[in-house]
Amino acid sequence: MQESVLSTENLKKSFGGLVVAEGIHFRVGKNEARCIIGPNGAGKTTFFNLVTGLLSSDSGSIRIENKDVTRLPVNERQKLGLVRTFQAPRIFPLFSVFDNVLLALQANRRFGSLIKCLFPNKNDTEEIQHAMEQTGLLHVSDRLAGSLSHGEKKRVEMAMAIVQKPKVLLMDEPTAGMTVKETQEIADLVNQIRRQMSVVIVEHDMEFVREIADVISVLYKGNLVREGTLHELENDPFIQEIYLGSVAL
Ligand SMILES: Nc1ncnc2c1ncn2[C@@H]1O[C@H](COP(=O)(O)OP(=O)(O)OP(=O)(O)O)[C@@H](O)[C@H]1O
Repeated sequence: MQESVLSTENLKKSFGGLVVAEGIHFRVGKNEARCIIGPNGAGKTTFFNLVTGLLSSDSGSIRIENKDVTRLPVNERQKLGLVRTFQAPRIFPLFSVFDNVLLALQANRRFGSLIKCLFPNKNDTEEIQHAMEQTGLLHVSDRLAGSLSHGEKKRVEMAMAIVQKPKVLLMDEPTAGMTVKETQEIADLVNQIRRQMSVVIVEHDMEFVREIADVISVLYKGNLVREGTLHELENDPFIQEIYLGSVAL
């Protein structure tokens, strides 16, 4: 079996009496594009929060490749290659697009970062330009990030993630609030960047999921209830039932 880039074993979390992760076993392989779906409140964002370290788990373990990161803080996991984007893009609105990506590039460096932020070297500048080119942002490089459209802001956040060269990029509802055209652009981008990294995406838009996912994991009431292709899940009566009255597959 192919080595996992990211895996969890028996991951558990409760908020008081509410169980939001009930022993989740999850693994993602190299260069895989995985989607996580599930009805509202299933525990998808909580799972991301546990994996990235924003929340601590009650029990179970999380590994990046062979390293156990269960007790490591967010920034240490980030240094090991786990990078995340959020439902609402987290960018610096009063900085230019270039400077946003520059700050992200420096995020995992310790020494001399401030100086490098003020005076990026040729190598850094090329990496930033490459990330902006991949995300279609070169033409707005000098614009304030806060002045861009929602779809462009989302791509700034993706450029900030890509420039960190993650092993795994976790994206929480990347197409929320986007037009059909913007959604297609993000799907194309994901299909491009997965050659460089694994991608795990929480998503409700099934057309988007259809375009990018190799395998889909279904969360329901804190349980990982199914894993399979969209075709397999579409024809699964249990999945149809849990989505009834919620989101149609
Ligand atoms: N910090 C918290 N304290 C208490 N309950 C919480 C907390 N965070 C989430 N929950 C609850 O945990 C459950 C799972 O929430 P979560 O946001 O992970 O679901 P989700 O699958 O991402 O939903 P959606 O698709 O609506 O974003 C929900 O019932 C939510 O209200």
